[in-house]
Amino acid sequence: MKFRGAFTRIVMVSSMVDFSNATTHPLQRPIQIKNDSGRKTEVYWVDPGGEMVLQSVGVMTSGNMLTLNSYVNHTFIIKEAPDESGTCNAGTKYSSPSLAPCKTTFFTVDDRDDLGKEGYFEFHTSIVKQYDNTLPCSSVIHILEDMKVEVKENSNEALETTNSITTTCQMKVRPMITTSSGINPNDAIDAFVSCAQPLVANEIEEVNRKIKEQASLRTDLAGEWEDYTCADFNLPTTTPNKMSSWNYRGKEHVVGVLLDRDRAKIHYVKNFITPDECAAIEAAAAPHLHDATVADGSGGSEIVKSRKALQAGVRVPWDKEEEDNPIAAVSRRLYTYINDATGYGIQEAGQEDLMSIQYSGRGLDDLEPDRYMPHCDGQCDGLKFQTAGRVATMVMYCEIPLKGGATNFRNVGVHVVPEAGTAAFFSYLGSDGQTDDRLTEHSCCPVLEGNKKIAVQWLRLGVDAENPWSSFNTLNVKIGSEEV
Ligand SMILES: O=C(O)CCC(=O)C(=O)O
Ligand SMILES: [Fe+2]
Repeated sequence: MKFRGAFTRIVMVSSMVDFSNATTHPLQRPIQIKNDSGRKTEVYWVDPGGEMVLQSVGVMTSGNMLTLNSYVNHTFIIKEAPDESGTCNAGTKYSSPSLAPCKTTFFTVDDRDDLGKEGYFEFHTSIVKQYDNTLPCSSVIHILEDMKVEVKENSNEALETTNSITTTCQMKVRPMITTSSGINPNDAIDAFVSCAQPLVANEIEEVNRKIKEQASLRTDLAGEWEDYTCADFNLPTTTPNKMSSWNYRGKEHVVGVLLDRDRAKIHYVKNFITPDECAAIEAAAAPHLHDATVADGSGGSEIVKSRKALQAGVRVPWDKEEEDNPIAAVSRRLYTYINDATGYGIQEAGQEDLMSIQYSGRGLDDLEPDRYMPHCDGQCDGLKFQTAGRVATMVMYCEIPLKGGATNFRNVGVHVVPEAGTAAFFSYLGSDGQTDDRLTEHSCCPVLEGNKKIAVQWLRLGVDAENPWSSFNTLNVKIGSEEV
């Protein structure tokens, strides 16, 4: 048993919580914890580093489900949270609070290859070891009444639900077939369908509700994750789900795939921009640098505290592409990459200028450092895409700061530490025409020491020479149109 003595420190937000769907590490084990205890419970991860530290993963109200990417040997503690009376006793069979202290369950994600299965849990409730079960890792851990723990496999759960629906409807329809009056087979099928449809719809609605709950939990934790990761200057770039390679005009570029959803992709691409291309962009931008702005929510833009940097738009000299103009060369490369990665078929005509952005570090004590707080570059509400909006971004790192300045995607636990020459790519439109639902929301962590210089291209879909981006306001409404 691992726990000895009192836990001395409880800190918010654990570094092991990874909300991406990555499962590449051989010891990684996705787990789901469902709170069926009827009470509020607190979930902690026991950080094994140094002294035993409890990291709060979240508070679960009854019925909540928590999805985590854990690892073999990680231990979680589930604590019953006291009610308003300050005890965990009210309404239970116990007569005195001392007989029913707030219960604690813990389990360790275990791995026993000798048993021929991939991953297992060990369960313990309170101080007494309740289970020493060996269970498959694709299971949902249910916290039951009295803080007992039970595990159900995901696939079994789905089958159980399907069985219950089909059995209910079979029982309803079978008597119609077997009565002497007899109903024709088509009517029997229709009767089965009209029985099953609302039940299936109900199940889907319930699952959607759970997904929404998950998303809100994720967003609640995301802010803390951003603070934590931005403050850790030693945190490396998130390990990609998959490594890949992109060949452009005979040169191979290493690509790390950090998120790969139909509606939301995040990649890094190594050796994407050359020092000469960076220098050309910076020189073109230098005379025009001004305070950066953001969309003001009513169609215009404004200077705000959440974005502190200098920027200047740089027109891409497409007419000099044949002459190997460095700005045109890197632009052609980035348009090609984005189209290869997404299939959007974006054209250069009517697009925004390339943007040179420069953040300056003024020391660790700076209370208002240059940064860009979490935001989406385009539409990221999960709704139907509004034509002419931004759909992808290429951030190319030219100069990297000494401390701070990582690009952080707080809702998916993705952290990109700038490296000179590397590019971070992300896209936020699905093949179904729906936009990403905040998975590509990102920030530039405070830049505290050194300078960060980047070139950013925001790419739009639905613009062309006749309808350039500037003919739409920041709400993507065509200027002068009747639409509001
Ligand atoms: O500075 C960064 O890393 C990100 C910049 C960014 O998000 C933007 O300019 O839209
Ligand atoms: Fe951005």
